[in-house]
Amino acid sequence: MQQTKLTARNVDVYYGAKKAINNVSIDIDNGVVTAFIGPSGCGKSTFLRSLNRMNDTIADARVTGEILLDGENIYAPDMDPVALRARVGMVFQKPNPFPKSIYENIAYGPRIHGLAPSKADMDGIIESALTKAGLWDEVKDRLHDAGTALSGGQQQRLCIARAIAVSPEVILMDEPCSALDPIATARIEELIDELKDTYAIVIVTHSMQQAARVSQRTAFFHLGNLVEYGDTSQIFTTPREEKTKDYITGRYG
Ligand SMILES: Nc1ncnc2c1ncn2[C@@H]1O[C@H](COP(=O)(O)OP(=O)(O)OP(=O)(O)O)[C@@H](O)[C@H]1O
Repeated sequence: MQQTKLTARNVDVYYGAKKAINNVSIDIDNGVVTAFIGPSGCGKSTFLRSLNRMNDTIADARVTGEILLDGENIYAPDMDPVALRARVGMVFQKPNPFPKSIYENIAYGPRIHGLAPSKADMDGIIESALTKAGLWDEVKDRLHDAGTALSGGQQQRLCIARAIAVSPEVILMDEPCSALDPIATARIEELIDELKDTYAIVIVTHSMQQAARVSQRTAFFHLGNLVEYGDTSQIFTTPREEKTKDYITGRYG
């Protein structure tokens, strides 16, 4: 497997005339969890959304520069954003299952992407996605119950299963635990650790403790700039930049 999965080169993101991301270049690797940290409003979510063209859905957002997935420009005119978002899946802050059954929540993606020619194929995809998301044993006897009837932590694992069901290469997570209690959070963190061997994972988090627990690489953002990027242990023990040091020692946040 190639080491670098996603490459951003000189990426700027604007909302109208306001520049929210300034000249960011970064390589995101396979087989690791990459954490984006930084104070509120520094542009973590904006940059994350540029990695699967989710900013396309925001009317006045504009991305310039280059973002490559396995060397292929995701902003090229012939790139289909729906197909791209299957390859680069996303899990949001608040669990957002569709108002449908557990089964249908997961079946939707494989169906629109034509991944399951038969009912048996679909059943196989559903079981495999729920197993990888650590939810199968809890829901296998109630696949036709509403997804929204699950607990918050189970709903978030359902959303992870939904992303997994279309065989992504990258999973982007935007503060996936911020609506969850500590036990559900620990479960998702364990899951992230298991999934990193199969998918490149990028997680935005407000919690430096969480970044230290789950990630191997950390990118620190401040006022739209990528200030420092390196191994998580280095960023938290021997940051090179004064701004990083101030943030991790709690001088601002
Ligand atoms: N849809 C939008 N329209 C206009 N401005 C936006 C929009 N979304 C974000 N911004 C602005 O872009 C900047 C970066 O916001 P973003 O949400 O990416 O930061 P963040 O680091 O993820 O913050 P937080 O940690 O609070 O979620 C902020 O100044 C924010 O107000």
